[in-house]
Amino acid sequence: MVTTNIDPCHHRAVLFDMDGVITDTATVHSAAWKRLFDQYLADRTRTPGEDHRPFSDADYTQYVDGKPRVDGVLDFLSSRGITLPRGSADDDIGLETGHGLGKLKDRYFRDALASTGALLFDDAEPLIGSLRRHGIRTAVISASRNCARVLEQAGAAQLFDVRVDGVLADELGLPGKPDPAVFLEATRRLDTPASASVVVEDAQAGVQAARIGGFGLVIGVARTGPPSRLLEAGADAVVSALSDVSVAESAERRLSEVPDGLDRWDEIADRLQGRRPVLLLDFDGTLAPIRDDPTKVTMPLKAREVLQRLARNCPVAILSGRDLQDVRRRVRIDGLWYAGSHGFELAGPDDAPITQQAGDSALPDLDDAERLLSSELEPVPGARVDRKRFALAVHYRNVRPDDVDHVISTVDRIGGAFPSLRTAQGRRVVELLPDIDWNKGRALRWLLDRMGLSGTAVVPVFAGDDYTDEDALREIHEDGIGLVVRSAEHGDRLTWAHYSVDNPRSLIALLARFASLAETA
Ligand SMILES: O=P(O)(O)OC[C@H]1O[C@H](O[C@H]2O[C@H](CO)[C@@H](O)[C@H](O)[C@H]2O)[C@H](O)[C@@H](O)[C@@H]1O
Repeated sequence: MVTTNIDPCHHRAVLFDMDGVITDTATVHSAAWKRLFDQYLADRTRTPGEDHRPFSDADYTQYVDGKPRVDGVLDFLSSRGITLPRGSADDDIGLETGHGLGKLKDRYFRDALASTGALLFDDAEPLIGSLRRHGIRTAVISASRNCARVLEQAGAAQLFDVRVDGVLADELGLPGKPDPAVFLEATRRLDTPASASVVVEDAQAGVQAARIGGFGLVIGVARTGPPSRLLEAGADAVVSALSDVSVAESAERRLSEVPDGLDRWDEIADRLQGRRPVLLLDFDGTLAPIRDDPTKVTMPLKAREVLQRLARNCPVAILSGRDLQDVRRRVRIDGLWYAGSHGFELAGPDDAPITQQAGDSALPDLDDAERLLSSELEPVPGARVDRKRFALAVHYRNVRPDDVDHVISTVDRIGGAFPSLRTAQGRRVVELLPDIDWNKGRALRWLLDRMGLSGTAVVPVFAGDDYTDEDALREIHEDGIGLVVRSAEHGDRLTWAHYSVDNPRSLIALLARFASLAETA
């Protein structure tokens, strides 16, 4: 059995295809298509080059499933050597056009629905309920113009924050799947980028659309039949039922629920008793306050003093999203370990770079993506493309609010075209990174091993402020102390941190207590 996890730490919205995923209506559609095409092909005069064999399950999957009705008519008939005009929405029912035959299929579908009713799959409501309890928003997507009617009949209309169906797609002129437009419209309405959203789909065209759209996780649902057709279309995982999809049980809390580290210093000191802290610290938003221009950021004097004190008594590493050289230049303290590009580039205190080879294969794609993004975003005032060795950041802090969606979806689209890259969200920044299982959490553990500091005699202490820091906070959740610098930029989001502080200045005050403790140990 394949199971897969939706992680509230990374996924903020889930988009469900309707027919065959949440409602047991794919078979009703399939039967209506079969009735239409079998009758049409049997009545049509035989002409050389045309194939009049009955409509099969494979035809449904390959030519019709997930597509807008008229596209389904034309694509299937074209596969049989028959070309019909598209026609128009005014065409009479049954006329030999895409619209005319589409209307007939719809009549068959509605007749069948009226007699069978629409049923919600048993496994749909438990998953959707669990997602909503974890604060994950939900959308239902369907090429069907009958979507609202089906949801109503199935008693499922209230389960979704957003609905993008065939009626809305026509109104907005959105192309059907495999174009990602309907999915991207849903993310726009949910106010969540594609990279932080999950698509759950049973149609090949839908899986392809989600892949092209740069979605963070694409889950295929193959309730019957082999998973291979959805894996080949680009699904990350294929399950046979929604009960095989779980929402990661986590020890996370909302930022507002995490106790203040300065208030709970005694508790922190107790956790350290007799053990040596290893400080692993993020840079922007953590040691240095956020500024509009990333090139103007400097580390406050107080932070420098505290880091120097710490470095005299315990190991200290800086783990930053910045380019390795860039962050070293801004920190400039000897004896520290450094990780740049979110952990893809590492350097020890002796200056020797210890690059993670894993990211190397993505370098040509990062170069191409950089060229494309620089030229596409050049006309957007305030958009800044920042190339690091192993990452490409697009900053939108200074972009007009009306242009922000455009910037994010451009990065999602261009990133989605490179299989070796993935997108990651940060504070008013969206980044492309090598799509391998490596992040600040993995880099943190790797550094500890490299420093020879694993085991119970040391306590890893990590501090960060952003989504990418959550990988490190999660990594040390069991054996370390996680500190988060609160910010309102992502609302009252979930975090793996044990303690929080108000801002970088409060963090420095807390780090000074670590330094004092280390000096007296
Ligand atoms: O992991 P970090 O050290 O926190 O690096 C994450 C990103 O930080 C920088 O961007 C952030 O700070 C900028 C300056 O304050 C701010 O303008 C921007 O909006 C923030 O996202 C840095 O420029 C990026 O390269 C890092 O990936």
